[in-house]
Amino acid sequence: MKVLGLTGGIGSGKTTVANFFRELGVPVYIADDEAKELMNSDPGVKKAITEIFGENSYTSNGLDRKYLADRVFKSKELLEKLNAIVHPAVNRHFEEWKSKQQSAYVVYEAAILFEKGGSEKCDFTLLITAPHEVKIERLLQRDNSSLEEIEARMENQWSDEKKAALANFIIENNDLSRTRQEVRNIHLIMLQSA
Ligand SMILES: CC(C)(COP(=O)(O)OP(=O)(O)OC[C@H]1O[C@@H](n2cnc3c(N)ncnc32)[C@H](O)[C@@H]1O)[C@@H](O)C(=O)NCCC(=O)NCCS
Ligand SMILES: Nc1ncnc2c1ncn2[C@@H]1O[C@H](COP(=O)(O)OP(=O)(O)OP(=O)(O)O)[C@@H](O)[C@H]1O
Repeated sequence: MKVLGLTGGIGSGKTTVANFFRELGVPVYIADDEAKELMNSDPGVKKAITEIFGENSYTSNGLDRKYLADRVFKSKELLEKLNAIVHPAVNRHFEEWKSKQQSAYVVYEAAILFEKGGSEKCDFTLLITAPHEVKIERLLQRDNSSLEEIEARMENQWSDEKKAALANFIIENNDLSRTRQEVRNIHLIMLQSA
């Protein structure tokens, strides 16, 4: 079974594109979401997070994402520590999930695919791009995040130019109907390659 890695900077439109693949019946694994699920459910992951980031990492409602985000996106060292706990757990979980799928290919969506070696598990990669100001505008509309918080995350991600040099496919996500059509074209290529 082939794996199509789907990535893009914060606010580029990855989740929107992932949903277009879902509409075509392709199984989609969203690494950001599964990571958060594992941070709430995997005892080894929870223990490691509490040891490094303290008891305040969890409230009675589970992982305190704001508390963790405030720490890791201001310190490369702490972000590396969190990545080192979470990424191996996500990799194991993805392999288990993939073995249960029945389709020509699956989509693996991750914000930091090239940065952290996630592209090694992919046969093809798709990069979603949008101009810097457009991404910021979309995020300010979607979230409660401040400009400062958004830029702190962007600083921990590679530029589109650096990622574009490595990607097999690139979608400039401006007009949504065009993006949907480009997803259909890539879907056909993936089916042919399977
Ligand atoms: C710090 C956490 C709890 C904050 O959660 P929150 O709900 O606010 O953000 P979410 O995970 O949905 O990510 C939103 C965006 O932030 C950026 N981002 C998230 N993790 C990272 C990271 N490790 N490096 C750079 N950017 C990141 C991405 O653009 C992502 O799309 C969370 O981001 C996290 O645990 N990150 C570290 C683990 C990780 O790498 N997860 C992602 C895939 S495995
Ligand atoms: N082509 C587009 N035109 C207008 N709005 C869009 C377009 N694509 C996505 N959006 C909107 O922009 C916002 C960001 O898109 P989306 O959530 O898909 O990005 P993302 O890359 O998954 O973000 P994150 O990195 O934060 O997870 C959403 O509110 C989405 O509805």
